[in-house]
Amino acid sequence: MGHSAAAVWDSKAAMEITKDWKGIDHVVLRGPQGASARISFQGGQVISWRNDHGEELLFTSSKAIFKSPKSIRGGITICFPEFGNGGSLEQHGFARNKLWVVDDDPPPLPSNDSVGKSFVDLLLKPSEEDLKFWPHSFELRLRISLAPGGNLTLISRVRNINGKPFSFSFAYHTYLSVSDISEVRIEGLETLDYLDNLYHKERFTEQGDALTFESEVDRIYLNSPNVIAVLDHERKRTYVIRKEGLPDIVVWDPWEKKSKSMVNFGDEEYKQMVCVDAALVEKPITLKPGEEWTGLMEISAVPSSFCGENLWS
Ligand SMILES: O=P(O)(O)OC[C@H]1O[C@@H](O)[C@H](O)[C@@H](O)[C@@H]1O
Repeated sequence: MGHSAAAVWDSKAAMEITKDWKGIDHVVLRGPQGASARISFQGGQVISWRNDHGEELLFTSSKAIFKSPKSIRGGITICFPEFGNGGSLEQHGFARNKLWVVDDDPPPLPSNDSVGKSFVDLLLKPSEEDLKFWPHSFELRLRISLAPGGNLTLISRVRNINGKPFSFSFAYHTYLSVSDISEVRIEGLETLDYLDNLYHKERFTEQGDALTFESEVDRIYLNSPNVIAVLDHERKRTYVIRKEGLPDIVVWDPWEKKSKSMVNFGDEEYKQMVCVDAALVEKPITLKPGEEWTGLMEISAVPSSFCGENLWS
């Protein structure tokens, strides 16, 4: 008697730890129909996410510099404990520049989120060096899971171990691969207030039906709905981003001039990507000793024709 591929597929076995060409460990997650995700221990960064057809869904720059301890330009980077460059630490915090480890025995998550998925748990704890710059006892846990249908979910948990209260910001800095930025529209941000990084964080209100791109965009949309959609007309693909515990959405495309100023980014690559980050930026969270915060982002990439009127219901 034969079994279908799905019936014999074992989600526990669909996780493999391997080394990249720099000798850094990374994890490969595989779905039953061919989808995959790669996560580097360097930064806990998702460096690839492919659908069942083997198409890459995340953008990585052809000029990305693979030199530890810096994150590479692309994929999904973890921004913690700061976002942006307004704080005392390096831009977007130190988590993305650190070496993470596998978390062998993570405390259970409240929901059964990962049942039937292939997943990995990573952990970041502060080093002596980190404590000099950010003197707070924290544990940052990250579960990354790939569902049988190819959806990618990232769940982060920050715990204050026993120190004084501390505050932090957080973002999943997500480089989506698109056919051409002029073909992209983002739905779900209309009528929201945003802080414009191009105007010293001045506050504006989104006026359009949807966000489209004709020049550089660098905005923090405040208190956004928990589901937004990024439509790529040419490729007929829609990314649906669902989030919990992360009130804001950061949208970034560097456009022509800024692209030319970045060494690890091609001059024309601003056309092939858009960053849409589920984030906690405007109102940092404060954790007292023993308290924990959870932030979730789930992305699916679906053929546009599948996204009907029911997306928001
Ligand atoms: O070059 P980095 O540090 O990865 O940051 C890229 C961009 O990240 C975005 O999310 C920020 O809003 C931009 O201001 C920033 O330029």
